[in-house]
Amino acid sequence: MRWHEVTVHTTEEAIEMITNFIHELGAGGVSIEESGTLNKQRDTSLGQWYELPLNDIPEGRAVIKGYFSDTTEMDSIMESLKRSVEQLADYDIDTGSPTYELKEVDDEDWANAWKQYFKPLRISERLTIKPTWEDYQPTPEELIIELDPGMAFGTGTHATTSLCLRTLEKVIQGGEDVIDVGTGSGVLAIAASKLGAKHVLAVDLDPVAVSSATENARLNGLESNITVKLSDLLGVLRESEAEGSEASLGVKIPVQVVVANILAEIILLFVKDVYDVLAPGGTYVVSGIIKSKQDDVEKGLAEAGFTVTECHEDQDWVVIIARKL
Ligand SMILES: C[S@@+](CC[C@H](N)C(=O)[O-])C[C@H]1O[C@@H](n2cnc3c(N)ncnc32)[C@H](O)[C@@H]1O
Repeated sequence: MRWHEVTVHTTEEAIEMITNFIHELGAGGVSIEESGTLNKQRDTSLGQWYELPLNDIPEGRAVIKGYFSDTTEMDSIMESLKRSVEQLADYDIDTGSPTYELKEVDDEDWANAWKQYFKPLRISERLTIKPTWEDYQPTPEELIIELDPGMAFGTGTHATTSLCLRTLEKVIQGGEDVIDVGTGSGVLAIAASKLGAKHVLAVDLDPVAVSSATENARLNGLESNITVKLSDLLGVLRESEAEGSEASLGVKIPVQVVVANILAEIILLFVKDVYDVLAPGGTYVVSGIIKSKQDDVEKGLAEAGFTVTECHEDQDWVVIIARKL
């Protein structure tokens, strides 16, 4: 099958928003490539480090590709996309004078092209992400996350994902029930489980993410430790309570840890729901927050009753650790 490939050359800062736009316009898949230079400044405040594969994308820049079926009328798609990207300036998101390309490609080209950049990635002292198709010899202390993200978000290379992974490594002590909101490829749910969580409920609004996370949980032999559900934020909790089917969630409410790597605007929509679902003493690990939105999210967390205990940054992105005291 032939596809229309739309390429946007932009900044790392704009990745999440532009990816969302492309999905909303009906793309069958999106691929993201960020700068992979090894001399990037990294936040080491969590006392850890990680490695990135190399590519030739300049520091701070990113290349986003969206794929639309060959029956799509592309003029209006390109127009809407450009309009939405222009409007990001209103939200202080720097898109770096984006440029656009449109061409036709074969199915096989785009389904596999991104794989050359996805290599085993040591995220922290203990967590390493390994693409399923790569060979890797771990050291005895490493926990390996086998991953084939397909078209779902979450290879671990994005700053927000790695910030969450490094934070989970500190937060998970063993035996917790955990909810991962916006699980994408399931990378955070799998990490939580490998770090010792008792059970993880992983939810996502996107059916592609739900099947990717389900498959990745299986690849890691964690299908009985991770329950993946299609859900708009924590909606599945309300539905299961109404139906009396809470047991199907796998976790016992209230839980000890919630992790969410979603845009700040979405995080603010369900802060109170997270507070209600956490046990006293529970921890909320929240990322997907661009630095300019950090104050808004901290304010929302405080209003819901949380105490912010730590914040860490990487490339303009922030992870916040909040506790329900
Ligand atoms: C930035 S990705 C994070 C993926 C993965 N957790 C990671 O850390 O790499 C955000 C995910 O949130 C999902 N999402 C966005 N809005 C959502 C909503 N209202 N309810 C559930 N999931 C949502 C998206 O489909 C996407 O998979």
